[in-house]
Amino acid sequence: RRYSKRIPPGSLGIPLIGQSLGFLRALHNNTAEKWLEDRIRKYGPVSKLSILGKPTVFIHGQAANKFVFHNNSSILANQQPESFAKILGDRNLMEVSAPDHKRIREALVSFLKPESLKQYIGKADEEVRKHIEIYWKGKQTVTVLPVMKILTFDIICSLLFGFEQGKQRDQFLYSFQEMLNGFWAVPINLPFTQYNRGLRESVRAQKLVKELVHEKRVLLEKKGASPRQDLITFLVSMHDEDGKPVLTDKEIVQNVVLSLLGGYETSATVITFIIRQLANEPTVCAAVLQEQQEIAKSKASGESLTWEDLAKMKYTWRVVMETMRMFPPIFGGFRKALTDIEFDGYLIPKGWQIFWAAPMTHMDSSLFPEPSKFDPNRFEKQASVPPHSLIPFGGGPRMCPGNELARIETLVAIHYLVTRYEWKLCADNLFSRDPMLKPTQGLPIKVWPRELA
Ligand code: HEM
Repeated sequence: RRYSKRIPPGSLGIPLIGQSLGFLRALHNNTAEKWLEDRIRKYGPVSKLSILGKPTVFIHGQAANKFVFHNNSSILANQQPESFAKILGDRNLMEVSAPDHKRIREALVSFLKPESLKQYIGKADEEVRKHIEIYWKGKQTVTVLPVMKILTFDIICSLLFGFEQGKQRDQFLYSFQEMLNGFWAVPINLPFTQYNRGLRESVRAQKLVKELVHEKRVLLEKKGASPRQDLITFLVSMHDEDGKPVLTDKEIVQNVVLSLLGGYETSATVITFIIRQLANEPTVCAAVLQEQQEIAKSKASGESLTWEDLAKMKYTWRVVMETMRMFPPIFGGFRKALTDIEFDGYLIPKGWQIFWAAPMTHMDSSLFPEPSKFDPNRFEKQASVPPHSLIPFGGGPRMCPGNELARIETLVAIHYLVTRYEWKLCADNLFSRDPMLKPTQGLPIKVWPRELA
């Protein structure tokens, strides 16, 4: 091959800073796709740059996604910003590699897989209804993103943590939010910095979860709880053939906190953007409403949604997929080359980062015709989704294990909102990435109860 063993073209920019600032600015201004397209025009499909202080190769397209998500874990490792391990700890799934990754992940997935999660739909249903009573009922305006974050926090606390509402949980929410702020802060650990506060609050948050783990263990031993009560109890109850716990307490604590981190803003963002799209697309909204009203009609008053009801929400699910195609909450991520690797005729040197970006295939017109058109029907035929092209949850052995929980939360929330309320946007329609996708003003809407025909 002509380019065999050549490092990709591009520039590593200013030492340490590299192109991080330009890229972060583009994310913030919602022009990151254009920023990457300009690179492709300048350097071709594979190029080098420097992000977060590390030499990086940017690759995109179906073959690139396959390469990133389905490669051997002895060649490609996951790569997070350094603050991730510092704040969350080094035993969380994002940090560990095989065989620990496989062991911890299998434990989480035995709880998060569809066959297991279907018994928790009633709990999610209860949380959504409680949420609507408090944050929607009688209101004329609602700012959607912040209230959806409360909803996804409550659902995860209930299903995964078994954490009852109260003072302890409020303290946990505060610590968790400071921890989140710490992730995105400049990682300088000096007193009074946001990063320092993030580190400090992470210790408090983990301490609270550790106490919860002890409480659950005591309850289990007294036979006062079923192992399936919540994810923590489930993980505490897991033992291998020799009777040894499958996960250490530290692994349980770090991975339930990671699950909250992975599922909190992401799912809230998806529900928020669906609400935005339903306001912008009256025909789509009418079709969702029709499907959801059919289901509502078959239920007695106060009866919870079931697994079978969710299976009937076929059109609504396409709306969710189309929303995640056009507005993936996570723009992209990184892997690290553990050895010299060749991709598309170029050398990716050992130790370099590899950067993948979801919109580069989501908005590719050869994969999704008229990519800027919001068209849920493109997913009517499953076969029409080209492989390795729709990656809001990533793919392969590190694909998001929370995707089924996200599906349940989203469908249940949309069911109750659309059948009970109508809304219109009351401020600009803009959004940005910081780096998580968000409407610039949190999406304030005017709401009123839906008059049923
Ligand atoms: C719509 C909502 C969600 C989106 C868009 C999303 C997206 C993602 C993405 C892109 C990854 C990284 C994949 C990679 O690097 O290859 C990921 C990983 C992960 N997500 Fe989600 N996620 C969502 C909801 C959730 C929920 C509800 C949970 C709670 C259980 C969760 C837990 C995780 C965990 C634990 C990982 C790490 C997996 C691993 O490294 O093996 N996510 N998610």
